[in-house]
Amino acid sequence: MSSATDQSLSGGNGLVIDHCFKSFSVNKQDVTVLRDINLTIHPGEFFCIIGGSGCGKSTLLKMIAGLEASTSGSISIDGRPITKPGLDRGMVFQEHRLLPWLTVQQNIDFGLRESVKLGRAEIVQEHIELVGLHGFENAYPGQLSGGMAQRVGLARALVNRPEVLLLDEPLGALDALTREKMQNEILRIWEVEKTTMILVTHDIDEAIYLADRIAVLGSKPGVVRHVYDVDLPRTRSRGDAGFDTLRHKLWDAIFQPSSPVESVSPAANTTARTSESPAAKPQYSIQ
Ligand SMILES: Nc1ncnc2c1ncn2[C@@H]1O[C@H](COP(=O)(O)OP(=O)(O)OP(=O)(O)O)[C@@H](O)[C@H]1O
Repeated sequence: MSSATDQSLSGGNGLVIDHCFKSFSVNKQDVTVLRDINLTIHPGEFFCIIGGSGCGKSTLLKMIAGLEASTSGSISIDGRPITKPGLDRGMVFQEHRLLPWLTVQQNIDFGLRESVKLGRAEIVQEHIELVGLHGFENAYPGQLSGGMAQRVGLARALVNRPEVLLLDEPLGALDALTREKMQNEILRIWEVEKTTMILVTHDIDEAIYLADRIAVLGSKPGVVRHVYDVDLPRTRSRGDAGFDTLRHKLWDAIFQPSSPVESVSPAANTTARTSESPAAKPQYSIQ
C-alpha cells in the first residue's frame, strides 16, 4: 500500500527532489525548516503534500517553483536543475492574485509568455473554455465569485503548458460546495492536460480524492514521514471503506508524536493535536 520515503532517481524523468535542506535566518540564527527531503514525482502524476501548519509545505512548493533556493541538495525536472522560476512550472496560490484592472481575458493573456506573437487570442480563449469560463471573457476579477477567480488563476498558470502545476492550497478560501466542485474541475483539467500536479492542502479528504500519492510531512524541521499510494479507483467516493481506511492512516501519520529527529519546539502542542480524534473533527481538515 505505501512506500517509505522515496529514493531519488539519478537523472531520470520527472521531478526529483534530492537531499534538500532549507534553513531561514531568524534573529541571526539559522532555523532548519526542511530536512533531507527526497521525493521523485513522476510525469503526469497527481501528488499531494499534507502536514501540520508550519511544517514547510509552502516552502517546499516555492523551492520547486524556483522562488526559494534550497540551502543544500538539488531539485530537477527531467534532469534539468531548478535554479529560478521557469515556464515549465505554473503556480496557483490560495488567493487568486489576479490583476484587478484587467479582464479575465487580459489576465490570462498577461500570463502567456511574450514570445508567442501569433494566435494569442485563440490560446487565451482555449484556456477560458478549459476552465469553464466561456461568457466571462470581459469580466473583471471584482465581478467574479471566489471559485471563478480561482478558475482564472488556473487558466493563467496553465496557459504556457507547464510540465508541472504547483497548487498551494488553491481551494482553501472557498466554501465547501464550491470546493468540491473545483476539486472535480481540477481532476478534469488534469485528465485533459496530463500536467503533473503537486497540490499542498490541509484537507485530508481532498488529498485522497485527488491524488495518486500523498506525502505526509512531519514538523520542526519538516521531514517526509511517509508517502502513501492511493490505490482507489476513480471517481472516488468519500463514503467508501477504502477511503475511510486511508483517511485514518493519514490522520495518524500527521498527528503522530514527533520522532526524536523531529525536534519539537515548545510551541508545538502535539498533545493537543493527537487528542483530536477524527470523530471530533469530521471534516478532516488540518488546522
Ligand atoms: N522567508 C522566511 N523567513 C523566515 N522564516 C520563514 C520564511 N518563510 C517561511 N518561514 C518559516 O518556515 C516555516 C514553514 O513555513 P511554510 O509556510 O512553508 O509552512 P506551511 O507548512 O506551508 O504552513 P501552513 O500550512 O500554515 O501554510 C514556518 O515556521 C515559517 O515561519
